[in-house]
Amino acid sequence: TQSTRPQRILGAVQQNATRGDPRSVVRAIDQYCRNQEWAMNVGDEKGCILDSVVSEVNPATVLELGTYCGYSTVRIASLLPPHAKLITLEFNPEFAVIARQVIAWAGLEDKIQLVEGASGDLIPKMKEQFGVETFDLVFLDHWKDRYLPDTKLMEECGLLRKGSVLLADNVICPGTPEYLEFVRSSPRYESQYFKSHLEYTKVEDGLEKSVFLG
Ligand SMILES: O=C(NCCCCCn1ccnc1)c1cc(-c2ccc(F)cc2)cc(O)c1O
Ligand SMILES: [Mg+2]
Repeated sequence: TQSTRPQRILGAVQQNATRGDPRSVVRAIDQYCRNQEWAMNVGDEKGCILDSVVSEVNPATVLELGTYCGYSTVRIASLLPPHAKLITLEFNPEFAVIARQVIAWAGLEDKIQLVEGASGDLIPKMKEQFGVETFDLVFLDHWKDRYLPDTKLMEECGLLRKGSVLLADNVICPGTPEYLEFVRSSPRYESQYFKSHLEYTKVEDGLEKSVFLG
């Protein structure tokens, strides 16, 4: 029977990466998706920008919206300080099954909690169910029309504090126009655009970093 793209990505990790070595997992996925078949990982070029923001924020609590195969999950978690935690939400159960195995291969299960479900349902449960106060960093990489409603929901649920950083993928391609307009015009956010390219291509894309001002 036919394999799926996520299954083939997992295969590339298991064949080419070293167990317990997160950077080798990231490298194996990038090599596979650049040379064999494109996939919607944040990728190596935008990934370097992601790394610099994670290192600068040095977060104790991270929320990722949109796990896919776990590429950015592993990339972020590999840079976290010892007792830091990353919660990642994935709606698609087939993606979640693969991501759990990629995370395990990287040896990062202790830092990462993958939760399956819709962000709109799970965000209001963060405090009670997952013992979260606020998030130091949020990486938005799920349905592009959910970036704005979920940001407003995080504010309403008291999950953002003065200085919380939102980092949004794909603000140009596929694009998140309403979100971009909101964070760039709202007095409660200080936004900055990092110009880059759509993963593994020459098409323009970028990351928007927005600091919540409280
Ligand atoms: O759709 C994307 N991501 C969301 C996937 C589903 C999320 C499900 N989910 C998880 C939690 N809550 C809901 C995405 C798409 C592209 C792209 C770009 C160009 C193109 F021609 C085709 C595709 C590039 C990305 O970098 C992306 O992130
Ligand atoms: Mg993306």
